[in-house]
Amino acid sequence: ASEYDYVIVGGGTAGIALATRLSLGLPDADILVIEAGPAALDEIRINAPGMRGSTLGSVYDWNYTTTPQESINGRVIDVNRGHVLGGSSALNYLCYDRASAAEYNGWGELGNKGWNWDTMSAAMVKSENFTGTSSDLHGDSGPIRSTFNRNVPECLASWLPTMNALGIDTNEEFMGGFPIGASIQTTNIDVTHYTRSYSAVSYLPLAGSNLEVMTETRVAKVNIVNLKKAGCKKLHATGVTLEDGTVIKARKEVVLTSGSIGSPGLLELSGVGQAKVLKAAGIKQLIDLPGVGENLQDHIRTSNSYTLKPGFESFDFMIYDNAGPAAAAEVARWLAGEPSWVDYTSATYGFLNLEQIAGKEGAKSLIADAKAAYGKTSTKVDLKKIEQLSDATVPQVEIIFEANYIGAKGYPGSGNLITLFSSLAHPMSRGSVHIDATNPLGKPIINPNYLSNDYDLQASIAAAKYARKIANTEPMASTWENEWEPGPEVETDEQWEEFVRGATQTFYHPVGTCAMLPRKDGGVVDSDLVVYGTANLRVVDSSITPTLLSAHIQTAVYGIAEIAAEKIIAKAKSA
Ligand SMILES: Cc1cc2nc3c(=O)[nH]c(=O)nc-3n(C[C@H](O)[C@H](O)[C@H](O)COP(=O)(O)OP(=O)(O)OC[C@H]3O[C@@H](n4cnc5c(N)ncnc54)[C@H](O)[C@@H]3O)c2cc1C
Repeated sequence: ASEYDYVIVGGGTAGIALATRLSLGLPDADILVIEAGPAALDEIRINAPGMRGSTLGSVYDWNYTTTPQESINGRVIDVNRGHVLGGSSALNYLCYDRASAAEYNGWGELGNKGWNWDTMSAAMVKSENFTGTSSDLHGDSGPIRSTFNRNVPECLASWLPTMNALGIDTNEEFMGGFPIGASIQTTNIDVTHYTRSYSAVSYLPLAGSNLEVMTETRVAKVNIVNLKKAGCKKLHATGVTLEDGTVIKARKEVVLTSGSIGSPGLLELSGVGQAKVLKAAGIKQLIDLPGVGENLQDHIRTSNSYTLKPGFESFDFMIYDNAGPAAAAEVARWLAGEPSWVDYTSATYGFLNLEQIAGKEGAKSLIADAKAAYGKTSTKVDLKKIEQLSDATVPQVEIIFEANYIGAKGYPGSGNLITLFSSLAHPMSRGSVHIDATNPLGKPIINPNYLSNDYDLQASIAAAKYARKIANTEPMASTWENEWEPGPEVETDEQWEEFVRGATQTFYHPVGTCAMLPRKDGGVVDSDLVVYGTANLRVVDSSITPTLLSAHIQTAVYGIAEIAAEKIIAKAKSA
């Protein structure tokens, strides 16, 4: 067919979740999902949790990069995004958690009616099916399977006692809106075969026959018309044009679910965005929306890593000798349904506020840095972030204790290493993503402005110093013999700064580029996720997030899709 009721552009995390719910809630509607990447349902590198990371740079990745980032020594950072049915939910690292209640409430406080912890937590619970025992807030009948990892390696056993020794309490109820503390967290593994649970395998099979999925098909633009003569004040999306020129019509709505990098570009290609960007690319502006592609926010991280003492084994052989016999034996075990290193995903986490990592005075000084950077000229988003820096319930630093080496320096070649990732939950830097005027359908220009203010730099340094403090605290201190990264020679403030500028990387969580905010505050969509100035074009994915959450973001993306589905179904039923 070339005509559907709903055309959904992007079969990723949100796109597949939304399409499945629409198919179930509107059984008489025809729904089409168009996905640029292939379906790869049998791909072991996607399905095997322990092979996460092995698909980065592959055909399943859009393989974008940032512009040279001035404040991190001009380095260019990879921007990995899923180019496969399931999108980034097929590529991600399977961390499955939620942010603090205050952060979701903050979305509502920014002018987004109906968006808060109550509505988002209900939506996230709706998408979850938890297996295990827990007093925490979990869903038990949603599509996305979650569980506690059955393989928490012995080399991570020191985590909770070490954090407790530092005065950080164990938190067993980190999903309920108060994640501060040290915890063993959940992962999106389906325990039936210990495989990745993601949108394409967990939502899509539930859909009815009224949902059609087109893969390996890229949308070039949304077709938008002016029906003023017919009495409509707002512009209408009539459908989409594919890269090969084929036109597909939408009777009711077009929904962009192409992610934080894809969706703003599609709006621009369709004539919706900043005058300057569109003019440079020779695209006629239909709606002036200066917020399109702006407000890009991302988590940043550095790594402290340590060589374990003899007797401890880490996951390194599965990454750095993945063609070797030991790794092959683990894969065989996993394929036979037995517990294996292939089950391992991140398990041990700390979510901390500024006082916990930097002390009272340190926290004050960091907040002063943030205010100095943005205090006078700041937007409402900046002000909300600054306000939450002082909220003790809102995590500002995440530490993940990993059973393997990951970092900037490179694996030393042999040995069993562990890593303490430290990540800033709310960097003050914001950047942009726009189409390239010289090649609008090519790779976008992505500039996150990493570390472009003193708060991001100083908070990253404080977090990395705190990670060293953790490593030097018992019982963890007795498990390792050598600090590999940053290395014991890094001691002075100048050396820490040099380390952080040289090591800062993304944590793969770009959001905010089609922000849900009032139009006057740079918003692109309203609280129904409808693009301003249009009657029937929505954006439903990570790009609508107004302020980056402290959690890994897939749970929120599923929640956004669930809320959007309810809104679209309600509108259709009331028509
Ligand atoms: C390497 C990596 C690790 C991560 N780790 C975690 C983690 O452990 N936990 C966590 O919670 N989050 C993690 N994330 C983040 C999380 O997975 C993503 O933020 C989330 O999945 C994004 O969902 P989305 O629906 O916005 O976009 P996506 O899932 O990326 O979906 C967008 C889809 O649109 C398609 N598309 C784009 N443009 C077009 C077009 N023009 N035509 C047709 N189709 C198009 C894309 O191919 C893609 O399938 C990670 C992300 C990455 C990349």
